[in-house]
Amino acid sequence: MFDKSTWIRLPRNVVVGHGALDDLGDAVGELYLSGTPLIVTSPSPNQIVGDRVREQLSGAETVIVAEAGFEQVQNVIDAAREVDAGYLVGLGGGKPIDTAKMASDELDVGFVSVPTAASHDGIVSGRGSIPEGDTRHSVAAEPPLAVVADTDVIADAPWELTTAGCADIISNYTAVADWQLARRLKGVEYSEYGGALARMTAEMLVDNADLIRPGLEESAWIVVKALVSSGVAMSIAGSSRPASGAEHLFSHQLDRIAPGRALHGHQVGVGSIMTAYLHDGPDGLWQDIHEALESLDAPTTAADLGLSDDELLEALTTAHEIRDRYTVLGDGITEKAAREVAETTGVI
Ligand SMILES: NC(=O)C1=CN([C@@H]2O[C@H](COP(=O)(O)OP(=O)(O)OC[C@H]3O[C@@H](n4cnc5c(N)ncnc54)[C@H](OP(=O)(O)O)[C@@H]3O)[C@@H](O)[C@H]2O)C=CC1
Ligand SMILES: O=C(CO)COP(=O)(O)O
Ligand SMILES: [Zn+2]
Repeated sequence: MFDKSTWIRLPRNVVVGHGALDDLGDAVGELYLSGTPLIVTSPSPNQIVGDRVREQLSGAETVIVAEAGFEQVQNVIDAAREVDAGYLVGLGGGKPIDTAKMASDELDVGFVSVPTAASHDGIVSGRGSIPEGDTRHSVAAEPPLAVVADTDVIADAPWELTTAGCADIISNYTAVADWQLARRLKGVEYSEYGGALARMTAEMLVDNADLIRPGLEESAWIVVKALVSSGVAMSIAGSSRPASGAEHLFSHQLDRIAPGRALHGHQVGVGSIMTAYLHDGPDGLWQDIHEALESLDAPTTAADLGLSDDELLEALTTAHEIRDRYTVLGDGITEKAAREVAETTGVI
């Protein structure tokens, strides 16, 4: 008997473009949400566009989150209960957006995603990525009912946030390679559509890399569309597998070893150079990934990430411990192997 089933949850309204923030009220109005909106944001986005968002959502309350973590999710849940929030609006980068989508899931209320930076591909996904002690969970969370991404605001954000988003997408190459490896070696469930979409998104971004330049609103447009597409791939797969492999384990480990040193996207980009080498050897994809990151002015070395060689090697040799996700790192690589890959690819 055929007994497979799937449940793909996608946003109803995705509004991307110049001045899109002014359409937030309409985009939310179409969702027939009721009750007090609670804006979950971090200091910079709140300062830059908080008032514009509050003007669009009458009676909105605001809660500021500075860090990612279960404690912060609980704080938002408490704040939402206090004001009897009808729905949550994640405003900012990956941290407030993840926090809001996880709190919404727990509260069973709607979630709206308003990215102010093209820095990560969680703006559309129904996944939350959250550290806890020695591990980092990738958990099912409330996918956004609407995404409103103002390319004018995003183009105005510091350029490195956009290059971080580009690197997060480029890392799909190695994430998909890891996923396919896990299918072959461990029988992990694989989605052809999810894998193909994630890979195609990375290819399209690399093909358009010449158009991605500081200060160009068109760059924000290209990158946001790719981030949306990558998030949809995660929703199709029902996991972060299409966009998160060993390069993400490496980045999550860095967040523990050297917190706050570099942006998530930049860390996964450097991780992707090295894990591509581990997949294919010296003549493979790693050089294309390196070239693409370099052409975007994204970090390609430990020093670019503000890391010592030892910190980088520690993260690479222990990344497999972060979670039970089979990747090219297997049950761990030796320090000798890690040094060889890092030196050959010019990362250290
Ligand atoms: N759920 C998923 O599928 C995914 C989740 N993630 C998660 O997202 C997080 C990474 O996202 P990232 O966006 O880098 O993290 P942050 O939310 O910390 O944002 C990065 C920085 O950008 C600043 N910022 C945001 N918007 C603007 C703006 N318009 N102008 C100036 N500064 C701005 C923030 O400032 P300030 O702190 O001062 O407010 C912060 O310092 C990680 O926790 C990662 O695991 C990443 C990819 C996918
Ligand atoms: O960052 C991600 C995709 O870019 C997802 O990370 P997790 O695998 O930790 O959920
Ligand atoms: Zn990522």
